[in-house]
Amino acid sequence: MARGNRTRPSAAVDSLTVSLTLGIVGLPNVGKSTLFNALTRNDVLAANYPFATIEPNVGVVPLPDARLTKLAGIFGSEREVPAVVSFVDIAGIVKGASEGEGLGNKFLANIREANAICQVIRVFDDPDVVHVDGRVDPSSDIETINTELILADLQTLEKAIPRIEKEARMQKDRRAVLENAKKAKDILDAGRTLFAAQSEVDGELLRELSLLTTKPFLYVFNADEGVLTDDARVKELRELVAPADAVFLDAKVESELLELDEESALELLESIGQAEPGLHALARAGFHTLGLQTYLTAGPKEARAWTIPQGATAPQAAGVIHTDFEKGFIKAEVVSFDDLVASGSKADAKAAGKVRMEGKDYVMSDGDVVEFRFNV
Ligand SMILES: Nc1ncnc2c1ncn2[C@@H]1O[C@H](COP(=O)(O)OP(=O)(O)OP(=O)(O)O)[C@@H](O)[C@H]1O
Ligand SMILES: [Mg+2]
Repeated sequence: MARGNRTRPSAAVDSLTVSLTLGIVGLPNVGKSTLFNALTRNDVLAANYPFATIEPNVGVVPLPDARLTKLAGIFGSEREVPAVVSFVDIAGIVKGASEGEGLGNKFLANIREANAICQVIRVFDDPDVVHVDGRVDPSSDIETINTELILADLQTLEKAIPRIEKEARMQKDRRAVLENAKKAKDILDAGRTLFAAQSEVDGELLRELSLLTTKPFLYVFNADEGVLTDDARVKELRELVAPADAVFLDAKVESELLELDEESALELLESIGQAEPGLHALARAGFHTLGLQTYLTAGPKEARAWTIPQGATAPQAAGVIHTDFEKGFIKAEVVSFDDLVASGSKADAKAAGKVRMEGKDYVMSDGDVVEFRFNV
């Protein structure tokens, strides 16, 4: 695995428009800012007292992708441009946040803007770091956060339902919205998140309410060596949050890695039972949780990964490069990354019949290496 995020993202990365964001949430003092600092190497205030974070901060992190190095080799590309994932560091949440406790309202507004929720859970053991509830208990911490988000959504629905009821009397098309809003309320009343119950409600119809618990969840267990080397414990925590993605890392070690050269960094990781930086796993999981995938382009200038939603068609994928590519789309010349590497060059892949011409209905696969044909 290329250690892509050991160098500062290039100017090209900074100029990319990043539209989807994961909001980092968790109880106070669980290591959110420590993790965020490691992600961005920004000097966001990380301090051992609750509510060190007041303003949310966005960090843009490259998605490690070893395929780019291979492509750059095949095409003689001058540089590699990875896809990126963005994270926002949000202030800590406590019991009662939905009623405006702590920094409750600000917190909820910030989560509302995120596309997915990345919950940091403390499983490291350090008597010097205060736990707001007095003990390390992951399932109770998850419960606390879920409860606050559920209560916030219930408040939203209790305000909205009477209004939608009125509208539904006049407008037929509002009835389905009303029905879904009521169903959502029942699910939340039963203590479940709308994401967990996504097959039971129509998310499209609820979109206008910007409910928090409809967002996908990703869990980061901020652990120490004792946990990271304990396979049974890791498995148990993974099962606790399944089917959501779980990432295990030591946020404090992750921030220390940034000061080390590659060899020492890998040694330090191995000593705590990790095969790669936790941030790499986190970037991948974040990307997956947001429902994103990449396709690849390569030429003498750059080998590049482009971000698209899973299920995007070829013209939509072309539109990520330039809107003209989508408007004037003719076809896409596609070869899978594996076929290209096995052939050794684009010309050899073509000769072997591995390069396909795809039309406007083609649904992109992760790792497609593409050249678009278009009219302007
Ligand atoms: N894996 C870890 N092992 C030991 N200590 C850690 C670990 N991760 C973070 N810490 C320590 O925990 C303390 C709290 O971390 P941090 O400030 O990042 O928390 P936070 O979740 O951002 O808190 P707040 O909600 O107040 O913003 C810091 O002293 C940090 O060094
Ligand atoms: Mg913080």
